[in-house]
Amino acid sequence: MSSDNAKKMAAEAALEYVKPGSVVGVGTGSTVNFFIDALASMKHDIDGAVSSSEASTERLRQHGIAVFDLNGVPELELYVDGADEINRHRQMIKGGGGALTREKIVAAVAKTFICIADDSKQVTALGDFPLPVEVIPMARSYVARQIVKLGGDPVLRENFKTDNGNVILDIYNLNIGKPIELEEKLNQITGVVTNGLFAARSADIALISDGKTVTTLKN
Ligand SMILES: O=C[C@H](O)[C@H](O)[C@H](O)COP(=O)(O)O
Repeated sequence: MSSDNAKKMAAEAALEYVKPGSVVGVGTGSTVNFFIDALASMKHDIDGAVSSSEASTERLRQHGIAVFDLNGVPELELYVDGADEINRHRQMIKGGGGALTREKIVAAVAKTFICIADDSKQVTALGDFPLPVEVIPMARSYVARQIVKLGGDPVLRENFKTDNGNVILDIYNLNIGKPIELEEKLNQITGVVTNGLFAARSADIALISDGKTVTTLKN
């Protein structure tokens, strides 16, 4: 598939930013899977990785890359992850795979966040992709009612539990005109663990590919 080729090109371009002897923060998803496969070629040069999901941990370990607990890693130079949508400010919607909370934690620790994506993820305004919100199970109905008050249509992701044992509400039809404000507002609802807006902490660099070339977006 051509989008797979674009994902692979963006993922491989991120290798350039991996420093020998470092621990690399690794995200989750189909684009990141290409990054993990590419990172395997550097497994003897890096110390190992910190992972944002059980799925990525398994793939990293299959390649023989050591995976460390984030609590034992005081500093992280680099975090590489995909996105469901990314705008020109490199703000993103993430969590299509349900890994948003661990992703946001690793992104918070990392000095540099690189988003890798095929060009179908680039948008002028965030919000066509339903915004994932991770919720403590007993709070699901309350949180859904609060989201309706904000103008969104929350839908429970069926037969899905996050790596943290929580549920996901996917919010449709939400106005994301002010991403940073909305990210904070949603996180203030009791019972919300976090939401998939990565606006307050956007990507520092985006590597976007159309399958032929890779474009680098940064300040
Ligand atoms: O929870 C999943 C992550 O936020 C992914 O980074 C995001 O869904 C993009 O995944 P993919 O690279 O498969 O499109």
